[in-house]
Amino acid sequence: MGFHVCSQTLYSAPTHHQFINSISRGFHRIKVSSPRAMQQQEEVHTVRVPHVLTVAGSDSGAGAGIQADLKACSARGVYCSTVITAVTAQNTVGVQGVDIVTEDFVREQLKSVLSDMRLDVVKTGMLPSPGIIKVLCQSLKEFQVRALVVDPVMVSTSGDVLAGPLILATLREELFPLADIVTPNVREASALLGGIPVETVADMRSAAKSIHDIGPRNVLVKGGDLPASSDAIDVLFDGKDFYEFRSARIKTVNTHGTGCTLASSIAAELAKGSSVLSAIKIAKRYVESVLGYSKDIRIGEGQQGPFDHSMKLKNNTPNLCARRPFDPSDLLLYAVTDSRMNKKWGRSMSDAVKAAIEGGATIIQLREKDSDTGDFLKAAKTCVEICRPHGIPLLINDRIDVALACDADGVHIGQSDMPAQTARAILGPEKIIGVSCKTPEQAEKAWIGGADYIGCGGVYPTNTKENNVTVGLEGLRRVCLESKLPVVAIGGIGSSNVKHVMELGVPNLRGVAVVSALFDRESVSGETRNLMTLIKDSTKVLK
Ligand SMILES: Nc1ncnc2c1ncn2[C@@H]1O[C@H](COP(=O)(O)OP(=O)(O)OP(=O)(O)O)[C@@H](O)[C@H]1O
Ligand SMILES: Cc1ncc(CO)c(N)n1
Ligand SMILES: [Mg+2]
Repeated sequence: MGFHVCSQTLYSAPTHHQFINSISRGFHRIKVSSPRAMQQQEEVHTVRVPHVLTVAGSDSGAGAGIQADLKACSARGVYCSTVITAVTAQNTVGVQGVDIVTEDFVREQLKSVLSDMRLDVVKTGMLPSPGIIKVLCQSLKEFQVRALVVDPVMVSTSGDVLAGPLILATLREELFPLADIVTPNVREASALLGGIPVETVADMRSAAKSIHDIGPRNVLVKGGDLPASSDAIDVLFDGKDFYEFRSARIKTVNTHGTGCTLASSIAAELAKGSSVLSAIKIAKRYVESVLGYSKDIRIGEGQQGPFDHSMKLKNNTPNLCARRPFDPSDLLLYAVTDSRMNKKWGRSMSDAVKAAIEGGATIIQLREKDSDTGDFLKAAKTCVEICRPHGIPLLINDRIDVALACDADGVHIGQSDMPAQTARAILGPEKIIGVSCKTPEQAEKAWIGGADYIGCGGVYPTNTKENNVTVGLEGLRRVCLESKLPVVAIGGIGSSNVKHVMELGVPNLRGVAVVSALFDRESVSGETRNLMTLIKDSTKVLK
């Protein structure tokens, strides 16, 4: 058996002695050497994930086609495999060239995927020739799938032909009867029906009905390109009833790929097990959200830009005060502002933060126990704006939702909050996560869960936390000695005892976190400055 390198997310959490040689957080080399470990190995279970296969064309600008399908499925939590039918040279200006993949090679790709992978739903996009459609239909008959979503791509929004009228007959006669849903836009609906005008919601209804007669189980006529319509309206006919899906029309030029994204998002929801109706509802809501998020981004010089499927790009816009990665030395003087203390001294949260920064705090945590979420979020946003230009990380106590909403640098969580691993899954790999731990076992668990640092305490008794067990210097030392993460000491620390803590001189102890000794005082900046001097003196003693 030997060595296995694995991602911890696929395996049940191994015990700490199995972690030899930690390469970096998140990846561990596990040696299968003991019966216990062998048993653990057998307990490993595989998880089957929902899977969509897209059969479509590549868009070099990556706004539509295969690239949109991959991004949408990934954003919607579904695996996506790909069979490429054509390669387009395309950007935000238009389509400069199309190279059609041979029928044989489309067949080969289909066979590779379908003979190996168990997939749930097939979604089709650009099918540039009747031969390719025939090859696809043969494969679909040979390998059963749960659902088929057909987006009858013909003309790009720039007006360029992606699949000409030659395909119409084969599409209608061979592919449509196999489809669970087809999703033409208004122009495609018109082309499928011999050019009848489709310009109003009433036209969309009758087009949906006529296309349904061709054989698919459901027809969704999309109204993104409907003229003179303030809302974005799509019409579904399921053979019996009509449904209207309506959302606000987002004012943006970034709509390149909405059709592909809608169809692959419908496929993704069907793969997860949704009904057609709820799949459309969720997919449309997703398209609306990503368009809203992306409405002001600019990629390319053309008339119709792509959007951001993962709603992350704007977070990385370069600015003068970009976030920097966490450094354990940030823990040196960790200021925790407490809402009750601020109230007692008549300070706003942002004034407390400003004063702590002025005094030299190296990291700040907001602890809010009383205000409404909306008020807390507003104050936290202001604090993020104050901290970032100084390069001081800002963490939120307990409230992962608030940390995300204000784009704080991270969170600090306790033993009764959600596990670090869950917080990490929500927050992603970049955000800082600290966990309060009283024992080496808790510290180990925090490390396995993907935390960045440990807060250990209470070192001394404190009024800030009721019923908090004091671990003392001895408890702190034990945690520091065994922790694989940097540790910040917390609980009753101030100018009278900070030296005793820092001069413990144990590995991993990187600083002190302070509440009352900074904020339950007249001058926050003065107290912070004094404490920093004492910390620096005691670290000098150690050197
Ligand atoms: N500006 C917008 N705001 C909100 N929703 C929109 C907007 N434009 C399109 N949609 C929605 O996006 C989905 C795709 O619609 P559309 O009619 O644009 O498809 P398409 O023309 O095939 O797309 P593509 O531009 O990729 O070719 C539909 O659900 C539509 O209602
Ligand atoms: C490859 C490809 N497929 C679909 C569309 C429709 O948006 C496009 N523009 N390009
Ligand atoms: Mg469109």
